[in-house]
Amino acid sequence: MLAFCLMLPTLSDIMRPVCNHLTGSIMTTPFIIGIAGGSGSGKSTVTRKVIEAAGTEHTAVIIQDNYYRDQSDLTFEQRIHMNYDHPHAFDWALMAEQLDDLRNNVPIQMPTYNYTEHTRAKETVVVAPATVIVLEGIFALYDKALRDMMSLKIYVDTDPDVRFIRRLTRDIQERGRSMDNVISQYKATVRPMHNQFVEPSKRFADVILPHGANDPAVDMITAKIISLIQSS
Ligand SMILES: Nc1ncnc2c1ncn2[C@@H]1O[C@H](COP(=O)(O)OP(=O)(O)O)[C@@H](O)[C@H]1O
Ligand SMILES: O=c1ccn([C@@H]2O[C@H](COP(=O)(O)O)[C@@H](O)[C@H]2O)c(=O)[nH]1
Repeated sequence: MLAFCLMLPTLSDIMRPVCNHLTGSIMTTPFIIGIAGGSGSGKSTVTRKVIEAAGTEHTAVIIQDNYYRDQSDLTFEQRIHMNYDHPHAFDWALMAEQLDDLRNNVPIQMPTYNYTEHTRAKETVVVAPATVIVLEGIFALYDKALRDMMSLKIYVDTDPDVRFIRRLTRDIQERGRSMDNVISQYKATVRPMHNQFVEPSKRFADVILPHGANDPAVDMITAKIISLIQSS
C-alpha cells in the first residue's frame, strides 16, 4: 500500500486520489465550491437548501464568518467599533490552511464565532473531509489562494434594499442588535466595504445567482453536487 500511495502524485490532478493515512483507503480530491455575496444576499440560505437536498453525508460546509479574528484581547467597547466588512477582519492564514487540509482529506477543528460578543467562541467544530465542500461567506471569492482551490465559484446577487431589510430583521432577531445599531453599522462600514470589496469579487464567479436563493438556481447547483457525489 505504501508503494502505491507514493506513486499517486503522477496521477491527474483533477480526480487526484490521495491516500488516507488512517484507513489506507484511496480518496478523491474534494470538489470545493465557493459561495459569495453581500450580507443578507441569501448565501447561507442557498447553502442550507443545497446541502439539505444533496444530503449531508458527502458534503461539508465551511462558514467563513467563523474565521473572523479572535478578539478576546479587546474590550467589548473596542470590539463593537471594529470594521467587520474589511478583509483585514479575517484570519486568512487559518482559513487557507484548514481548507487545504480538507482538500487533502484531513479533518479540521473549525473555529466558531459569537456575533453578539463580536469574538471567536471557545468551541470548535470537527469538520470531516467530504466529496463536496462548500465555503460560504461575503469574501469567499476575494482571496486568490482560496479561489485557486475552488472548482465552482458562485456569487449570490441580491438588490441592496432587499439585503438591508433582511439584515435588519435578522440582526435584531438573531444577533442581539438594535435598529439604530444595524442602520449606523450599515452606513459606516457594511455598504462602503460591500461596494469596495464584495461586489467587485463577482467578476471571479462562474455562476451568478440573481434574486438570491431562487429555486431554479438552487435546483441546478443541487443537481451538480448530486452528480459529483454519484461519480465519486
Ligand atoms: N429568498 C428569500 N426569501 C425570503 N427570505 C430570505 C430569502 N433568502 C434569505 N432570506 C432570509 O434573509 C435573511 C438573510 O439570509 P441569509 O441566507 O442568512 O443571508 P447571508 O448568508 O447572505 O447573509 C435570513 O433571515 C433568511 O431567512
Ligand atoms: O462581530 C461581527 C462579525 C460580523 N458582523 C457582520 O456579519 C456580516 C457577515 O455575515 P453575513 O451572514 O454574510 O451577513 C458582515 O457584513 C459583518 O458586518 C458583525 O456585525 N459583527
